Amino acid sequence: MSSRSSNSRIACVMVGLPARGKTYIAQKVCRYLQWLCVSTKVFNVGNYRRKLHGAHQMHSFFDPSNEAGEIARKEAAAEALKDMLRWFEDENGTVAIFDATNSTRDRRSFLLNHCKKHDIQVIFIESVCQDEDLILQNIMEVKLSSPDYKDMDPERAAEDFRARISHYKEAYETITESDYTYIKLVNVGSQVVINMIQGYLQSRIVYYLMNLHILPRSIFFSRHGESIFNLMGKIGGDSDLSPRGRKYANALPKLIHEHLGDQPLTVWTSTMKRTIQTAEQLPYPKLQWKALDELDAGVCDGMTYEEIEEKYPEDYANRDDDKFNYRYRGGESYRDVVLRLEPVIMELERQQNILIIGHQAILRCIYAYFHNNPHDELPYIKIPLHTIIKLTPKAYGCAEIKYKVDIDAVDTHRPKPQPK
Ligand SMILES: O=c1[nH]cnc2c1c(-c1ccc(Cl)cc1)cn2-c1ccccc1
Ligand SMILES: O=P(O)(O)OC[C@H]1O[C@](O)(CO)[C@@H](O)[C@@H]1O
Repeated sequence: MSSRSSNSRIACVMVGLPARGKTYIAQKVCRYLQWLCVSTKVFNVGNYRRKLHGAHQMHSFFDPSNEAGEIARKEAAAEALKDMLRWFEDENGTVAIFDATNSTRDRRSFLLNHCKKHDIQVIFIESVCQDEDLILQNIMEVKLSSPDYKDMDPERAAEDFRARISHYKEAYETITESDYTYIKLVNVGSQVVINMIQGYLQSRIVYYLMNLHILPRSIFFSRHGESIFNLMGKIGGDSDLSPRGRKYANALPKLIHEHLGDQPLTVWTSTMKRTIQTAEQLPYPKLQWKALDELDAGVCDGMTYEEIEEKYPEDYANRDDDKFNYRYRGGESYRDVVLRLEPVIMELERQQNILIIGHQAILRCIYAYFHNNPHDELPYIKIPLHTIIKLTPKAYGCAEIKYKVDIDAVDTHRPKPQPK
């Protein structure tokens, strides 16, 4: 996905009452696009309001008849808009996400015209939700832990937040502007209305949103068991498991069952022997993905790092200068791997409990999608052998458990060399 296709700049303008998941959507789209090397940034007007006028504003601050509140809120939005335009210019940004309620036609028309003047495409993303339980879940999970309600009695805080919502409800106008580019997500995308979507990037954002769900689920990662090539310090190849690697494969079913109980699970492997052998005894449906095969080391496949340093000294040195973009001769870079993993990430968002038996470079890339690791750190993330990582997506992040299995294995991690 080229980061600046035909020099287009896009503002995703969120629309929706409070507690409809606008920030959740904004942060996920931002994380997805950043992972795909598209420069993206969220501008959350609530944060600007807190910065300018403090947190702990009670619901009256949001009452449309409250003059001072209206002025203060308009000021915060103007500040956020100014920073957004400056970011496009100074940071060469591609996709900005303007996270606010933007709940009236006037507001949306003002934003659209303002962006048009600066040659910025606008796609409105509206979240409509009639599911009271989901709204309450949002309030309990997110709003009560927000700075606005810090140290407040949860009951009173929830009551105040509902009063805040009702102030917005009075003036709320759902998107019906037929000449606007928008996607309307009703009840977490159980119904989706799209209108005048333009271009590649907008289509990818729409497709991503249509694949999201918020059902509870866990994602497990493990590398294959130790392989013969790991023991020999050789990279790539398609070798079998070592005796210790087979021991790990034997231990895996019990370990996974301990975490998962009788919940359903699907196991994804690459098409390489070491991951297939590791998954063999797992009593779950399995799927092999070519896209999950290890980073292709090209001419260096099957070599040790010492042999590479011997035979291709300049390549060896260059790789650590910019490990994310370095591409092996006749092989791949981490950037190449991220782009070929996009369909795996898309399917991962659609699924529920999944265990991926993967490879070191592959799991670094997938891990970085969930934890939003910067690209320069990504190729050095520690994903040791004989370790199970369990990720459970939460409102705005991921809970993680790392479980080191007591079966020895070589350490294949190579830290970034200290600058000389
Ligand atoms: O439509 C909602 N209504 C109330 N809450 C919501 C949503 C969504 C949501 C909406 C659209 C899509 Cl494509 C995905 C998620 C997420 N959330 C959320 C719930 C709890 C915590 C953080 C966020
Ligand atoms: O990018 P790094 O640190 O060389 O790690 C990727 C390497 O890890 C391995 O999976 C195991 O060493 C190799 O097959 C692969 O080339």
